[in-house]
Amino acid sequence: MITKTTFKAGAVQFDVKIGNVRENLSVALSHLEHLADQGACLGVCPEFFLTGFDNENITRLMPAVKEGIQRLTEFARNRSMAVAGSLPEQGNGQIFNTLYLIDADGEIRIRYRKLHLFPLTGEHLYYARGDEMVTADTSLGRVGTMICYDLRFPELARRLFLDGARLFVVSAQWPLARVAHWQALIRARAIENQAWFICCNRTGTDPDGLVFPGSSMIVDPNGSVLAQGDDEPGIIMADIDMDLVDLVRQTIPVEQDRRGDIYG
Ligand SMILES: O=C(O)CCC(=O)C(=O)O
Repeated sequence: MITKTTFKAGAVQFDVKIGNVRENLSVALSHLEHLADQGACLGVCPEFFLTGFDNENITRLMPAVKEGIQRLTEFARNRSMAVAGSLPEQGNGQIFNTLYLIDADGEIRIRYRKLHLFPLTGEHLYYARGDEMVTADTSLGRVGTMICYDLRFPELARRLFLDGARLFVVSAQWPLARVAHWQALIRARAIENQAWFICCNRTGTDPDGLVFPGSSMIVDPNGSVLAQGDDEPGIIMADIDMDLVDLVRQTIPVEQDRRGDIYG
């Protein structure tokens, strides 16, 4: 596998329609096509972007989700572009909230099951939580993954950093009410871990009246925001230079200076 050091990456934000896998897939693919036409090598989609949190019906939607993954895999291979985002995943008789990263050769390189389920929306009542952190080597370098509420746990991002993550992919349905937290947490995680963050959040309103701000973000290892979405469906994109990770880490040697002997 050839690893790129400079490439374009983006996020595709849209209003996820609850339970309508066919429509969500079609919208996601049209935005991903748009990104691919502009030369992107990575497109990140929101959390549960094919189903929404259709909790009561999620099991019934699983065959359509499986077909959706197949279509996304074909897309990734045909357009030589990695695609990521979270989807429901069935395993051991349970459903997980799983972030998939399908690499540009169509191989699924990451399946990360969300570690922290969000109690405020009752996520834990319907889904099982994962029990593994995930980093993986991809065509875009070593990637670490997080889903939505995970952003509030700096310990997770730090473990991914210590496991070599240089680019973080984050998929979310983060509500408007706490958009300031979303923006601050992403920048903080990028600064403290000196890594690229490509973060996608949905737009629109769900049937419970929760409003989502979009505001997908691409943040560099210095914490500079290179691209940020508004609250409309669409794409954001930025030029990624992975050498900036080394430069920032050499300038301020956080990994070397951290006191793991004191705080683990
Ligand atoms: O942490 C938050 O404020 C939002 C988290 C969330 O909505 C989720 O994880 O689904």
